[in-house]
Amino acid sequence: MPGAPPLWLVQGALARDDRCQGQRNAQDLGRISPMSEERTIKVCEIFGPTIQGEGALIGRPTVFVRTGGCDYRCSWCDSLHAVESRFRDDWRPMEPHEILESVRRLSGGKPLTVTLSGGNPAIQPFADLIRRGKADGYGFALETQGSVSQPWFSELETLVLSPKPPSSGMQCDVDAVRTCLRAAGEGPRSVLKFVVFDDADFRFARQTAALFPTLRVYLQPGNHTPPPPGEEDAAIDLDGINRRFEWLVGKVLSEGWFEAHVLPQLHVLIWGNRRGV
Ligand SMILES: C[S@@+](CC[C@H](N)C(=O)[O-])C[C@H]1O[C@@H](n2cnc3c(N)ncnc32)[C@H](O)[C@@H]1O
Ligand SMILES: Nc1nc2[nH]cc(C(=O)O)c2c(=O)[nH]1
Ligand code: SF4
Ligand SMILES: [Mg+2]
Repeated sequence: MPGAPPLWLVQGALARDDRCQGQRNAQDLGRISPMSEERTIKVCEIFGPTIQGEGALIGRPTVFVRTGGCDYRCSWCDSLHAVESRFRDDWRPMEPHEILESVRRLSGGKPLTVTLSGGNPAIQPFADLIRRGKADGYGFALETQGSVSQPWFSELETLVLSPKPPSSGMQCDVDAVRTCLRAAGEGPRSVLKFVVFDDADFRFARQTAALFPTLRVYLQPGNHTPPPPGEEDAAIDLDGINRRFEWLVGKVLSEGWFEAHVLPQLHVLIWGNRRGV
């Protein structure tokens, strides 16, 4: 278990209603949710230090800033407490300096990579936080589905684009993913990370990755049973995860996709679906 207890942020109510009822394109989002014009960031939770459990930075110590609100509704989302509007009263608008203060406290004042996740953290105004954090020696990695781009992507250390496969019930907009990469430019290291539950997801990952041949690809087996918020200690379906993991490794090898990296969600193997790890 990471040393410091998670810092739960459950005070405050939203200044305005930003309920997202389903998938939207970036343009809609800009019109409906003017969050990018505001200074405060909607924070669901800040926790750590823990290890990054997924993808390119797996195993690396990090502090998470999880924002509230998402333009998607993936059928298997493991972070619904940061997505569904019924939890929005638990999301607290925070100033960049307040967030940095929490991050500093959790990391013992020692700079590390801060992971921005959500929800979709790309709908938040992160430019100021990133600028201030970098001045203090912190780096920033962003986890996003690639539906919304921001100019501040170019200030990241790592941009993790996780286009959603068919099993999610969402429709991936490849042009939006391209726009994210253009916004990032030469700044961060950009990578692709796909959740794979079945053959259709695998095909989607392979075809989408082929459109971005310069990006490293990370594949992770889907975790089927996100428990309802409040029941995070529920047992995970470890057998199911292991079965899909083994199947996915077999698939990658038999299809000769030798550039791919296949990884489990390490934090799920250690701590299950608990929040704040
Ligand atoms: C909770 S999401 C938040 C960031 C962003 N909205 C996104 O989806 O990339 C963080 C990562 O968890 C992955 N994820 C969510 N639910 C999952 C599940 N049930 N099994 C495996 N990975 C999952 C997402 O695909 C994404 O890569
Ligand atoms: N340890 C840990 N690693 C993670 N990698 C991506 C996560 C996320 O929910 O975005 C996550 C998370 O919630 N915990
Ligand atoms: S895009 Fe990410 S946070 Fe949003 S619903 Fe899908 S997995 Fe959850
Ligand atoms: Mg997670």
